[in-house]
Amino acid sequence: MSDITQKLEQTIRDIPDFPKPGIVFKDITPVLANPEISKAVSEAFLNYWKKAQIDVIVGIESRGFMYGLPLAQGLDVPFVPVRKVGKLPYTTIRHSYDLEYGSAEVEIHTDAIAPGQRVLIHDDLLATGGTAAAAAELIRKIGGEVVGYSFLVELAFLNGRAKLADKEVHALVTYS
Ligand SMILES: O=P(O)(O)OC[C@H]1O[C@H](OP(=O)(O)OP(=O)(O)O)[C@H](O)[C@@H]1O
Ligand SMILES: Nc1ncnc2[nH]cnc12
Repeated sequence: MSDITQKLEQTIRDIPDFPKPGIVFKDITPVLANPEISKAVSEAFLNYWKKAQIDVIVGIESRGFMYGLPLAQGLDVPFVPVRKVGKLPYTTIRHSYDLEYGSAEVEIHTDAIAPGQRVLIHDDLLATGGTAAAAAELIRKIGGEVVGYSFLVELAFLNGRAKLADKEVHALVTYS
C-alpha cells in the first residue's frame, strides 16, 4: 500500500448515520485540515495524471473543487465547475441523477469545453457513480471527450465504476 493511501486511511473519518440513517459518511475534512497530507494528496493526483494529455479538469461541486483546482493548476490546464442547479450564471445544460442518499441535478456552462477537448472528471468520492456519470453526460453533450475519472475515495462496494464505462478510473483510497 502506498504511503498516501495509508495516511488517508488513517485520516478520513467515518460518521455513521449521516446524512441519513444507514449511511456511513466518509469525512475528508481532517485531510483538508492537515497541510502535509493535503499537499501529498495534490502531488499524488498530479503524479498519476501528468502524462495523460488532459486538456481540461472538470470538478464537481462542492468537494470536487477542493483538489480539482490544484490539479488543473499543476497540469497547467483550465478548471471547469459542474454545479448543482441554479448556481451557474451563463447559459447551461442540466442533467438529473440518483445519489447514495437522494437525488440531484447538475449543470455546466455550454461554452465551458471546446469540441474534442480531452477532459478529466474529478470529485472527492465515487459512491454509486451517478454524479460522475451525470458530469460525463454534460461534457459529451457540449462536445468534450471524457478520458478518465479521478477520486480521492472510492466506495467499491457500491460498484460506481460500472457506470463509468471503459474509461480509466483512479482513486487514492478504496474501501471494499
Ligand atoms: O457516486 P455518487 O453516488 O453519485 O455520490 C458521490 C457524490 O456525492 C457527494 O456529493 P454531495 O452530493 O453529497 O455534495 P457535496 O460534494 O456538495 O457535499 C460526493 O462529493 C460526490 O459528488
Ligand atoms: N458515504 C459517503 N461519504 C461521503 N460522501 C458521499 N457521497 C456519497 N456517499 C458518500
